[in-house]
Amino acid sequence: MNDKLALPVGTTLDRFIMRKQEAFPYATGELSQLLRDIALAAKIVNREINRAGLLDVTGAYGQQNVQGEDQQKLDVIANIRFIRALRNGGEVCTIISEEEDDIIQTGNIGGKYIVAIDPLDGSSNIDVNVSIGTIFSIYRRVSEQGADGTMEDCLQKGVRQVAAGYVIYGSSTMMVYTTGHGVNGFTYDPSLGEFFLSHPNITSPETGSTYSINEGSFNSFPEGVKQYVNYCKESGYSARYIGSLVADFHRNLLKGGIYIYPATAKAPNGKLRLMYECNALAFIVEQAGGKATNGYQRIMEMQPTELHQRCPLIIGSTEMVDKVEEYLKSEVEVG
Ligand SMILES: O=P(O)(O)OC[C@H]1O[C@](O)(COP(=O)(O)O)[C@@H](O)[C@@H]1O
Ligand SMILES: [Mg+2]
Ligand SMILES: [Mg+2]
Repeated sequence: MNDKLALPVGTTLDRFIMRKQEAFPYATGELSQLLRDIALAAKIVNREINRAGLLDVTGAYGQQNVQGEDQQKLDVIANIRFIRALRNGGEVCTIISEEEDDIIQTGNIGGKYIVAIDPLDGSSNIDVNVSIGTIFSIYRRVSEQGADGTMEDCLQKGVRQVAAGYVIYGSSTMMVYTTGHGVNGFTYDPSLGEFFLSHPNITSPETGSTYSINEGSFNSFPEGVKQYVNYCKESGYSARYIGSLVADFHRNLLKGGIYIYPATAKAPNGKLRLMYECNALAFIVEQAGGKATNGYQRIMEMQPTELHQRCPLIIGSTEMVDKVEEYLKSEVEVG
């Protein structure tokens, strides 16, 4: 990364975005504005989450989303808040959301960008005060401006992302994102209503000793994954599983580690969604020096065919992901 652009810890997100934009003479500011729109919605959602217990926004909403999952009230609130911010911001023509069956046309036909979003990640942890998050991917449309975005605009490979990130609502609230020039993290100071640079140029350790997987489905894991889990145990690794992808990913990104959501009997294609969970985190981890695969193929090279398609996810420190792939490959060779 160009050191001249290295900004001190404590720089506001707004200033950081502006300074980074200056580094790209052809940048026209729309992506910068879009990142600000996402940060604004994150502040509002953060406020709703922090006081959820005081307001009647805990518990189930009473409807199911396209995945057949019971929507939590905060899933719906976060979905509304992000869609509204993206629509009002004017830069986004079309949105893919976990909580919406079909693509959402914002009416911003001049908008250059497509956003795929998981408004609230870790829904099973919403009401029990455990860290949850928001995950987003940003693509430039391929169709001409001046009309609604198309399915072709929406079903682009992860390598076509122009930016991606997540917000983690935890002991502190952070926004972590990349535009393909490294990964930076910003901590929210609610007393000032600002995100401040706190984790410049995040790089993920080559390896680690933490593994994150829901062993409850161990018996139906692919043989290679079972072997890797046993290898972790024999190696004295620590098992850590929060059950919020963003939170497990964030810890492993900073400390080294691996998160695995494999194919299981219950979820033959895995559980996580390519368009608004896997691609975004794959872009981040690769920019931080880590790796993300479905066990056989780089996540970002997968060609999406459906908005809500699922895929197995193996993501984290490179050496650990390589080890899982080795086991899976040997399983295929033996098979
Ligand atoms: O309970 P399981 O099967 O381990 O699944 C937990 C995983 O599912 C998720 O909750 C799926 O995300 P959503 O909450 O956005 O649907 C991940 O955050 C988490 O890692
Ligand atoms: Mg999710
Ligand atoms: Mg979700």
